[in-house]
Amino acid sequence: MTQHTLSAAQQLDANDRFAAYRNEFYIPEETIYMDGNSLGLLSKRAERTLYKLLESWKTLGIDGWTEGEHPWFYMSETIGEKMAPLVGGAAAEVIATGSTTTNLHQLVSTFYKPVGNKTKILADELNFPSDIYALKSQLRLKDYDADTHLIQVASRDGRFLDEDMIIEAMTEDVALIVLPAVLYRSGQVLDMEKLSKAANDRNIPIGFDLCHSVGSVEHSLHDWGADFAFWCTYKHLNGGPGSVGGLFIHEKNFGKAPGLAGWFGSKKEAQFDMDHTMDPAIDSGAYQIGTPHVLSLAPVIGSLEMFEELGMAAIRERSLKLTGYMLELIDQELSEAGFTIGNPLDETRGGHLLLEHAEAARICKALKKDGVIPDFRAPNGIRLAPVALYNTYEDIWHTVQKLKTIMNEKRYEQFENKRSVVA
Ligand SMILES: Cc1ncc(COP(=O)(O)O)c(C=O)c1O
Ligand SMILES: Nc1ccccc1C(=O)C[C@H](N)C(=O)O
Repeated sequence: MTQHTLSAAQQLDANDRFAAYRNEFYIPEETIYMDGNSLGLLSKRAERTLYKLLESWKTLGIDGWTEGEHPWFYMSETIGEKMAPLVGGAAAEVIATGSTTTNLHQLVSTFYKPVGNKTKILADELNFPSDIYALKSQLRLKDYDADTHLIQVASRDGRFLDEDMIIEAMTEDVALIVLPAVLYRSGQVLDMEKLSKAANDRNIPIGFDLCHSVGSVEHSLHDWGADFAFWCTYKHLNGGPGSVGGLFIHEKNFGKAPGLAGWFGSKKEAQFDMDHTMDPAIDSGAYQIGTPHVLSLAPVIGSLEMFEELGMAAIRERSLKLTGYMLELIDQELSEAGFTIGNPLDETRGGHLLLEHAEAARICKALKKDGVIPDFRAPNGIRLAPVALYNTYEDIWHTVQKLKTIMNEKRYEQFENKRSVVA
């Protein structure tokens, strides 16, 4: 393997068309931001569209619903259309609405139809806790015991899932399958195509949580035959803290009545008829509930422009190059430091890496003190995300050098090995 150097990293950055995009972002001062997998950074375009929407409220009042450059009444649909290529859906299959967890509740309410012995929900033991809480509460709503009715496929090593084991668990008593697209700790990308096909063959509805994959890896949800998916826009899509999420409903499911109904799920032209019999939209729009959170949608418009310009294929290609480079550098510089690589080494890795270490919580604190922003995930994980849109090879070089110094000098020992509040 070639020996990596700082000047070679700078050379790689100088020849990169993504360099112009880094300048579109506000990078916190004197910081190397490696946490875009948890909260993406603000871009100038996202800021501009947020101000534009504030201005429309200021100048148009109620007429902002139907006038101005981005009429509020249609924003969920127009943003859904822009997000559709990121998940491999048709425009009508994608809507910007809700949040990850509320969308999951909506989708389970819609797709979970236990009958006879077919009553179980299939999930996994590595998914993000909020999804598991939501699934268990949905089971309880139907008076099922969550301990016996939520099947969580085991991981052999606590890091990865085996698609064949998941498929084996798709038995006759399973009424619904909900899985992550990219695991939030290890960053493993699941083979959604294989899983969707297996679920379709067994007539079990299947949906994916795309929180860690949307804007980072490519998807072909429609062609794969996934029934539904849901995601947030505040990680790789850089929509801002609490920005509005998204959901995908496969065209084959159009016309399915929303489990949780509300007037914004109506056909646009019927909504203001104020009839007490709902006339739901035929497509993904039906799964909206109430009034869109216009100001939390606004930054997403500007942010998505960059994804449209660059295209997901190029973004994924660069992301793989950045994480590949980081893995080589970790191998070159940190082989004595006692880290275990917790992410897949091959191209089933997503947009972030996971370094495991018994002192992970305080190594993160030491990194932060040195201006590098990672995040800690209990019990022993350091997540590092070199993001295609705004991180550089030089960022990665300095991150690894700082980590090397922290480990060599045991600088983490000045901190308590306990997590902070959120990271
Ligand atoms: C995989 C995954 N699912 C669900 C959530 C919860 O999302 P929210 O809090 O926006 O509902 C998160 C992150 O917060 C996540 O990473
Ligand atoms: N929504 C948040 C609010 C506060 C702090 C973090 C989050 C995250 O999104 C964490 C992320 N889901 C994770 O994979 O750890």
